[in-house]
Amino acid sequence: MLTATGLTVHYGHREVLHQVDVGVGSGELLAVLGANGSGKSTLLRATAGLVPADGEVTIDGRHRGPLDIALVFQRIHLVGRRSALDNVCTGALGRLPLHRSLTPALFPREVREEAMGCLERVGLADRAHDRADGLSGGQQQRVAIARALCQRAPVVLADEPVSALDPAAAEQVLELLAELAHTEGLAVLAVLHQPDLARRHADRVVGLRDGAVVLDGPPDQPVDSLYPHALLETTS
Ligand SMILES: Nc1ncnc2c1ncn2[C@@H]1O[C@H](COP(=O)(O)OP(=O)(O)OP(=O)(O)O)[C@@H](O)[C@H]1O
Repeated sequence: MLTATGLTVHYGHREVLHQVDVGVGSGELLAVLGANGSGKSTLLRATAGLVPADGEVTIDGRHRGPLDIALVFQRIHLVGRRSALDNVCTGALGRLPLHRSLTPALFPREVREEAMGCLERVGLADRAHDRADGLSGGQQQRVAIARALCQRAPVVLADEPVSALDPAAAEQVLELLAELAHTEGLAVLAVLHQPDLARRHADRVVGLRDGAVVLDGPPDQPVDSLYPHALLETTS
């Protein structure tokens, strides 16, 4: 279980996240929704320790450790000229001894086997030896998710993981994240711009407005109030 309590972030003198409390259970996919600038990415980055924040983040009651959180981004950071399998192996770098991590071309056999298992879980074992840049955007995002699995982190944070994908690939990636949460017992938090996807795949939805949580509940609750343009459309 991931628990963030009282998260507060300042950029300069501006407070952009105000005392946010968010919990994600093991086996749960939580979608974070909100308009542009509402603080979604800041919440994700503060939870991951990528920006300084007041408050506390614990995982199963312990302070967050450096390998506890795996990250998946909208811009998929794979090494294009390396194989899908090599990219997944890099998820294990954090737990390899230093001399092994300096020569990532020579990943130990057990890591390669584990990485292959991760590719199987995302349905891409047959593309393991293809160059990453020869895969479609949706397939590359699934490789990035396999890499997160290979990190063995109990928590996955995904920042707009499907914003660069076509609707079918987006659906597939969200389905995969939900399935991994449910079958692997991962706590998955995904920042999304598509309330429909959240409704179909998330177990729970948190809504942010102006850096504060204004909604937390089941995925089928109305979320129009999070989006100023939706208000304009309904009142015009
Ligand atoms: N590095 C930064 N320096 C200063 N201000 C920032 C920085 N990053 C974000 N902000 C500000 O913090 C607020 C929240 O931004 P954030 O990116 O978290 O929102 P978001 O909900 O993820 O937006 P979007 O949907 O557009 O990605 C915004 O007002 C933004 O301008």
